Order: sequence, then C-alpha cells, then structure tokens
Amino acid sequence: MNSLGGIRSWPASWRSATKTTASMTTPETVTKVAQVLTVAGSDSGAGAGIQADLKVCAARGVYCASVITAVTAQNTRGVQSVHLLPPQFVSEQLKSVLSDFEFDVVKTGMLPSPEIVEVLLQNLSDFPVRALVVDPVMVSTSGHVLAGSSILSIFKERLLPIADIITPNVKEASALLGGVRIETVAEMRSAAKSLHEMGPRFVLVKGGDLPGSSDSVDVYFDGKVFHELRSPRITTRNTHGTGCTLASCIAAELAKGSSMLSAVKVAKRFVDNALSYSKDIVIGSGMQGPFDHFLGLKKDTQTYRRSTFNPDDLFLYAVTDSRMNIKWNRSIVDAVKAAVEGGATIIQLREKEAETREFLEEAKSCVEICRSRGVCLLINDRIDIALACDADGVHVGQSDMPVDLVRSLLGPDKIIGVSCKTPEQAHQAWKDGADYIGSGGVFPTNTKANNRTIGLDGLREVCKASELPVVAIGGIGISNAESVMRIDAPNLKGVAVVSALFDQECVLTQTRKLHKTLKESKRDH
Ligand SMILES: Cc1ncc(COP(=O)(O)OP(=O)(O)O)c(N)n1
Ligand SMILES: Cc1ncsc1CCOP(=O)(O)O
Ligand SMILES: [Mg+2]
Repeated sequence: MNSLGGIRSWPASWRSATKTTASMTTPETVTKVAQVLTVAGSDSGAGAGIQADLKVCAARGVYCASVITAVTAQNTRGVQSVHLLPPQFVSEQLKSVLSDFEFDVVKTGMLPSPEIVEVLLQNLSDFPVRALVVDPVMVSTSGHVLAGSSILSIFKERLLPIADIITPNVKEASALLGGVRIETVAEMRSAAKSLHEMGPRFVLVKGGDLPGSSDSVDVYFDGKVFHELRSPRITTRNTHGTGCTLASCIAAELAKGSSMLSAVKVAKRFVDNALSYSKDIVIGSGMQGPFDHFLGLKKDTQTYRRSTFNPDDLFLYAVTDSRMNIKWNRSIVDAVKAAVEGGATIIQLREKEAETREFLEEAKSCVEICRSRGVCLLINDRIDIALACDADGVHVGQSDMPVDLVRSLLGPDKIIGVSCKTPEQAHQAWKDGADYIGSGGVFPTNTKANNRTIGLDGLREVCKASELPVVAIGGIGISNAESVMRIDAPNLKGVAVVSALFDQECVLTQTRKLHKTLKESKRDH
C-alpha cells in the first residue's frame, strides 16, 4: 500500500514540514498534521469501534476522520442489533474524505459485508494512502458475529495483500486460516507466518485470549523475524475495545512517522496503561466495560475539586518553608494542617531544599488534607511535583518555567500564579494564561535573599495595571497586613506570608491572629 518505499524510511522531518497550498485562502503556510482515517462500525456504548478509534487518535495527538460502515446497538451487556449502511453510502463517505484530506494511514475495523470491502478497495485504488492497518474484526468481545464467513474470501484475496499490518486476535487468525487450532505461542507464530504468506507486510497475532497464560503475549512477524511482545495480563472486566484501540494506536503512531515495530510496541504499552488505569472503574452493568483512553476519569478526589479558581482564595495565602519547619521541629504536613485549621485560604509548598522523593510523599499528604477541607494547594517552582501529586496548581517566578509552557503542561483547569514586580510583567502573566500574580517583596524580608523590595507604591502600581487578581508578598505579618490591604486596589485580594506563620512556635495561633487582622481590615474598608 505504502507509496513511500516503506514506513521505516519516512523522513523524520516530515511531521513539522510546512507546505504551500494554493487552494487554501489563509494562511499560505500550514503545519502538517498527522491524519488517520478509520473505516469501522459505530458502537453506541462508545467503548469500541469508531468511538474508540477517535478517542485513541485524540489521545495520541493525531487527527482522525471516520467512515461508518455499520451502526450497532450495543452496550456493556452485548450487541443488541446491527444495521449495515448501504455500500453506496459507505462509498460516498470514503470519497468525501479521501478526495479532500491527506491521510497518512487508513485503519479498518468492522467491514461487515463483501460489498462494503469492495467499495473500500475501489476507493483505496482511486485515492492511494501511505499505509493501511487492517484489524480484521469478526466477532465482538461478547461473542456477536460482526462480519460473517462471507467476507473471508475477499479479506484473504484482496484486502490482506494490500495491508501494511493486520492485527487479528487468535480467534480471527484461526478463522482466516480455515479454523486451525491456535492455543500456544508456538501456534501463534505458525499462524503469523501463514497469514504473512497472504500478503500483508507485517502480522501481529494478539494472544490476549490465549488460555492459561498469566502474561499477555502478542506475536509480531515481519516476514523474517518473530518478536514476542509480552506484558503482565491485567485482570479487569473493562476490556471492551482493546482490539480497536490497539490497531488505532498503531495507525496513529505510523501517521506520526514511527517504524512499524515501534508503533506496535507503543500501542501495546498504551493499551496496557489504559487497562491498568481503568481496571476498577464501573461503566455500565454488563460483563464487559469500556476503559478510559485519556486516563482521566478516575480521580477519586474529583468530588472535592473546585472547578474554577476563586480569587478570594488569595485572602490568607500561607507559604511553607522547610528550613523554618526544621527549625521548629515540625513536618510540612503538620505545618499545613495547622495553617488550614487557623484559616489559611490557600497553601503553597515552597520547599527549596527538599529531596524529590520525600517532598512528593509529603506533597501527596498535603493535597489530601487540603482537598478534604476545600482549600487549594499549590507547589512553588516544581511542575513535576505538582503533576505527580495532582496539586491544584503552581506558583512560578520570572526565572522559573515560562507560564505559557506551564499552562500547556498542566492543562486548562489548574491554577497558575506568577511573581511580578512591574506592570509589564503583570500584563505578560495575563497574556500567558496565569490566574493570579504575587507581587513583592513589599517590605524587606530575610526569607528570600537578594530580592528587590517594591514597597507599597510598587505594589499599588502593579495592582492598578494588573488584569489579574493580586496577592502581596514579602515581609508581611500581623503588624503591617492592614497597611497593605489599605492601599485599597480593587484587585488586591490578600497577603501571602511565610515567616509570620511558619517561623513561629505555634502556626495555628499565628494563622488565627492574621486571619482576624485581615478580616478586621476588610470590614473597616
Ligand atoms: C504568592 C507568591 N508570590 C511570589 C513568590 C515568589 O516566587 P519566585 O519569584 O519564583 O521566588 P521563589 O519563591 O521561587 O523563591 C511566591 N513563592 N509566592
Ligand atoms: C517568596 C517571596 N517572594 C517575594 S518575597 C518572598 C518571601 C516572603 O517571605 P516572608 O513572608 O517571610 O517575608
Ligand atoms: Mg520560583
């Protein structure tokens, strides 16, 4: 199928190549996007078929178009009914997209009738594509026949010979080979070899269904060499759609320029990850549930999460400091508990000297404490720790990781704060997608060395210019918090403090006192 002399030889640079298209109005220069076309059946339960294919490609960063061959009424209990689309209409869908898009890979799933395979073959000959991945779907995981024996001859004689890779499970491999027994890895190898003789460039026989194996073993054959791809079998009911997912992921990786073997390995790892992540989720009441391609559904802490950042949370912003905690012989976790109990409205872990492994464990405990009390927890500087402990966000300075990059790593719903001393920095923070700014040091402080003090005037200037809510920081405590809040800038939302809370014998008492002072200054103005 492949017109570029083999997937392996694709130039590494093509992904970022730009091209000029006369037919496009704007812009003239466009970035090439990896594109897959899936030709498959719709699964109303969305665990398999077209719906799975679209999710996989989105998860792998590849655009996916879809041609629907059949619509199934299906759920986690099984397939209740199947409606085949007229071959002519399948052909019209194929023509629409193949004549317009530049697909790198076509992936096929449920091809329920010889007539539909025929229109596919005709369109692929009219519009050649780079690579063809064939998942010879025949029977659903629940046992429903999705493509009967009538398609076997057109599969074997016309589709498999033009495929770059075919991905049958052992039952499908057996059906394609006239019912041979495939119950061992040796028999899978032999099946892969026989299937290769039918013409596909590569064969992957999936051993997920192989009886009596504690591993999941797939056999990959390139015509010369066999590879046994092994991973521990994941025990879960949520396996519906694994075949579609694997084949689509192979297609997506090929579309991005991978060699076939590495596409297959990545796809197997992707499926294993998704299964392992989703092994105990419950969707539907039947025997076979879908899994989560985006690894995002299962946050058991989600119930506590606030959906949007509330600027009022900046009111009493407590920032921890490991040196102070060591000095006063308390753990970060105890410090955070006390601050939250005393009325802190947001917590930042600013642990400049902590060892990563230890810090991560402490951060996880702090996230739990804060979340159970409805208080957001941010991490200073360390995006890696914030991601790993699922903190609510991060605070970064002018010489830390740029905010737009932090945003792309953390996603749209995390909180990002940035330190700003000037109106220009404040404006940039807003443009880059921050949620708030921290402005200071307002007063001199020993907590942060070599940090220019901006004074109340500097703070006022930043607040006036800022499009974002502001929290003041630096040398602020019970004695001067009121003077800070009195500058009365509409977007000054509170004060951030380190030593006034943590370089103290009793964090709880100091936090309560500062909270009271802030409340009073708010009431008086
Ligand atoms: C709320 C808040 N504002 C400012 C800072 C300072 O951050 P940064 O400038 O990156 O300096 P370090 O704290 O990393 O030393 C902050 N941490 N929090
Ligand atoms: C982190 C930071 N950024 C500007 S000043 C400062 C330190 C604030 O500490 P303290 O509240 O003890 O003055
Ligand atoms: Mg920093």
